[in-house]
Amino acid sequence: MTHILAIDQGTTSSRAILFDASLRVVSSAQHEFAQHFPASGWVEHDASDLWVTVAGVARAAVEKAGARPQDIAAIGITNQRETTLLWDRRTGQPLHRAIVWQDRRTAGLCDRLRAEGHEPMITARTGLLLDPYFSGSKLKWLLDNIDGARRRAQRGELAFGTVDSWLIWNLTGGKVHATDATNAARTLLYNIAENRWDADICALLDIPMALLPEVRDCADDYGRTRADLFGREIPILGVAGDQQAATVGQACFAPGMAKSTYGTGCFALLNTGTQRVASRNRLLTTIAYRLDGRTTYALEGSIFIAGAVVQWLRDGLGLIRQAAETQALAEAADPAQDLVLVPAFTGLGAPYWRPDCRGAVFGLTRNSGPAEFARAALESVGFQTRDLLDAMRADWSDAAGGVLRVDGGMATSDWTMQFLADILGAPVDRPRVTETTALGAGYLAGLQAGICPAPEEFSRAWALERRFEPAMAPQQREARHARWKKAVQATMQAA
Ligand SMILES: Nc1ncnc2c1ncn2[C@@H]1O[C@H](COP(=O)(O)OP(=O)(O)O)[C@@H](O)[C@H]1O
Ligand SMILES: O=P(O)(O)OC[C@H](O)CO
Repeated sequence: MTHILAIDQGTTSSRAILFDASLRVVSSAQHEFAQHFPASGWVEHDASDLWVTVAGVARAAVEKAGARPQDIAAIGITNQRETTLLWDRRTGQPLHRAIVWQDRRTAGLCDRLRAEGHEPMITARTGLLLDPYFSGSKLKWLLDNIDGARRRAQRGELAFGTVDSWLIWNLTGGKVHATDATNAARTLLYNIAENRWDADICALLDIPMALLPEVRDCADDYGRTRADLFGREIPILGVAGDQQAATVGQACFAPGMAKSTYGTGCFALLNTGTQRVASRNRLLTTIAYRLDGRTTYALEGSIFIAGAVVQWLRDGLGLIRQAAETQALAEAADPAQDLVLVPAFTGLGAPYWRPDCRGAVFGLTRNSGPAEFARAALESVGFQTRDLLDAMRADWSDAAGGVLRVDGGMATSDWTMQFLADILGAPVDRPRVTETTALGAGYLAGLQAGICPAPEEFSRAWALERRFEPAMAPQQREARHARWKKAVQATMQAA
């Protein structure tokens, strides 16, 4: 019983990583699946794709390592958050495709609820904003639009879940309908102060509470897998949303510690300890993790486009063939030009929350070419992070200018990480283990299984690969940031 299997169900792919008892990677497997865009601003995943790819990569990772089922002590699950599923409790059949976190179809509903004055109450209880990003309005849409769904939900025939719950349900053969506190905290239906589903918000959205999963700690007993999946029943002992799992994997356990993950989007979380800091700057208040019934909170800044801007250079403009080519282009860019790219392709996330905005480029000249575009794209990720960290510092004085721990695919870009340190005016630390999301899920499961050490000792094992120190002159930093802010203002005005 020396291994831990971490399942990371992400927005574009499902991954599984097998760790040994010291949390070293033994093997991994990954599988991409289809994205469905049935209408402008709509994004869906096939519920069965999510489950089938997870089952496939989990088995593949175990087989690759030549591990025996009895070697695996526990499974940890981490997942894309907010994505919303609804299924039949008797047959396990989904009633609709999963509505993905990026989906904007409920923008009108959110506007209406805001106009009716409900946002302050919802924010005070959930820490979130009335934005289509979260699960609540998506679940209401499903109940409003699938014939007979609300009536069946009232009779207790249906189950709602975020992706973790859907996977737990399938792994356990329909025996367990549960979620963890971090995933619950992203639904818009969960009271993060009192740690319970909020009956008033459910009534407001006309959501029958019989739909909701049981909420457990991040390191907890989530039942056992069906024996036929791995040849033995394996206990599921850890669950957390992917950004919270990365916070754990980065060992950001002390108040004031922050991490930022650069995948398709960027999500920065600042540990605020037992304090539930209410943001005055439109950040989210969320649960970082819940262990032994004790909740640790975080401030979160969510940006929808980070690595996706590099994908756009590749797939939209055809300027590069591979993401890593942006480094050489950015280095070759003309220092005399100052192109600013605001990548509001799907609107702006924190701290602006403008789903109606679209992207813009400022400062084009006849000499602007691929190099300047690439540099502006990489810089946009730094500027957006600076906005988040400025908001965090303004919200909470204990956040003052500490180190930022980074991870995710785009954190491998040295140029981007150096610019990030420059524009933040603070050090940026990249760890040796960049699979922090899976590591966090694996650690939570290992903690519950009794094979991983307490957080303090786990923190000591965190190892630095490279620190990026700020090198830009303060005057230049502020001038460049001021120009970015002007570009964002102009982009919002144009919407
Ligand atoms: N060397 C690089 N330079 C810039 N961007 C990169 C680099 N490598 C990967 N990326 C970007 O990182 C993202 C992939 O990161 P990943 O953590 O796998 O994302 P996700 O989990 O959201 O799919 C892609 O959007 C890609 O464009
Ligand atoms: O799957 P990722 O890595 O793009 O993360 C998605 C986030 O959890 C959305 O809130």
